Amino acid sequence: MTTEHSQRRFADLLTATVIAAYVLVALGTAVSTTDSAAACSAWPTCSTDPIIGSATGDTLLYWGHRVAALVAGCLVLASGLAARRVEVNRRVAALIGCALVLFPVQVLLGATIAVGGPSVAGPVHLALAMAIFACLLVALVFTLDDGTLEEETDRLTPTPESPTSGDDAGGYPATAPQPTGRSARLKRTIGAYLTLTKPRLMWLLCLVALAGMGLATLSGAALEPSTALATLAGGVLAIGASGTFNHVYERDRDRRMNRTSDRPLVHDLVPARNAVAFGVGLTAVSMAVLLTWVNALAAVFTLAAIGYYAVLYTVVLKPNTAWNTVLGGGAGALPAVIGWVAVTGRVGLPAVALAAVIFLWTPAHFYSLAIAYRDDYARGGFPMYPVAEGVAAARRHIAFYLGATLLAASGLGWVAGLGWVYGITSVALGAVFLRSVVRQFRQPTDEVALRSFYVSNYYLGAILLAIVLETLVVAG
Ligand code: HEM
Ligand SMILES: CC(C)=CCC/C(C)=C/CC/C(C)=C/COP(=O)(O)OP(=O)(O)O
Repeated sequence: MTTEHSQRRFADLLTATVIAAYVLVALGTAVSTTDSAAACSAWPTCSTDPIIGSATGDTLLYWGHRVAALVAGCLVLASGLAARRVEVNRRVAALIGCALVLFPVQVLLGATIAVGGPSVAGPVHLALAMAIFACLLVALVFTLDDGTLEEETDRLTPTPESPTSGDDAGGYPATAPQPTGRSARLKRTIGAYLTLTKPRLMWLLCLVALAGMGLATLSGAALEPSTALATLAGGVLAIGASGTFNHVYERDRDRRMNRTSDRPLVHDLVPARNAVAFGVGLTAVSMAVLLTWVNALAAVFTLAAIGYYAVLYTVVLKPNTAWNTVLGGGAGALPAVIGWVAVTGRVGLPAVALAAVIFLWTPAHFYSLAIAYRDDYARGGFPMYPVAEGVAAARRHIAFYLGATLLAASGLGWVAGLGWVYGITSVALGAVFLRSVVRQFRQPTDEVALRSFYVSNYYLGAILLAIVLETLVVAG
């Protein structure tokens, strides 16, 4: 067997081990947030037989956790043995070694919890599970990195000065052909205003707010349909306003980028002054809706979100630092808090946990797109991470932020007390997301990076839908 072939098989084994470790974390959280712990108070067998006994969802869940622990344990052991056979580097060996040492400790802790040990054992058990997952994920990233045949020195220099005209920027005409006839012109103008509101972002951001509202109902608060509608309407208007301000501020840089050179302000389809007035109008109506039908705190957070995206991200962070995406992630996370505040009138821990998931997900979402469009971003003069630090570094960060997102998603399930639907969805889609990121290391092409970008959206969309289903449809 060639070294390359055995390295690949080792990476496959490690990928399976990472997925198994994540399944274990997610099932463990589900076990501790449902009544399933009460269904089993012995170790290593259960007081209830999962097949013959009265097998409820809870006993199956409990048994699922134990079986997953057995499978993950075997895989960690197999990875440890394989690491000795294949010549892995010292960092990988050390990380797998850590997981191997922690695993038996984790099993003992689990047994202590099962037979009714001290209450502190639960959180320690969860923290250790996350540490094992983190060790294995980082080991996988280093392994995949070693196998990726690519230069580390692929940084680009953002060049805002050149080229400046539409044609030079990549073949787009400087002005689009004028439609003839009044209704065609009206249609084009309406379309242009709609584009300013960035409608493609809205479905996911609305789902974030809806999930925030759903989590609030789990805490016992009642959600009136009129509150939900007004919050979503105010949110959509606010997103439209902040997107419009972003279009106005970035119109010169947008002209230089292929992806954005067809935007309305680049082609003077809407004068900048009118766009600013449109943005101010949308902000005012959004505030009016939220103040009238929701509450003042929701309006304050929404105004803060507009300022975050339109000023802090667009003006301060995006053109100046490679940390723009990480720090900018807070703008997209705020709708989680807004949704919760709309229902309860105050901030709550589950909303902050959901916001943390969005915050950590954002780099894993955007860096893939930024890898595919790195030349474009460099032309626009934006120091996005793959431009400033190179594709290889960006890919590593995608994997780390993905790992952090998966852990935060489990933490959210734990903090909010979510159950089956959420647990299964986050594990299944988490595995799909992880696989798409692993593929980026194996096939470092722009197409694969773009696919990973779309998978990131499906992942988040699916777990948010699961929260909505579990909190508003099933529980409601
Ligand atoms: C710093 C934070 C973020 C950056 C830099 C970013 C960047 C981008 C970019 C450049 C696009 C392509 C837009 C286009 O071509 O029209 C995009 C698409 C998208 N983003 Fe993000 N994003 C961020 C955060 C978020 C958040 C928080 C959400 C929702 C929770 C989100 C959801 C979406 C969706 C749904 C799309 C549309 C994908 C499609 O075309 O189907 N993004 N993002
Ligand atoms: C409630 C409320 C107002 C929430 C605000 C949430 C919001 C609009 C988040 C923005 C997400 C984002 C930065 C998208 C595009 O990035 P980009 O501007 O860098 O993309 P571009 O290159 O396409 O301009």
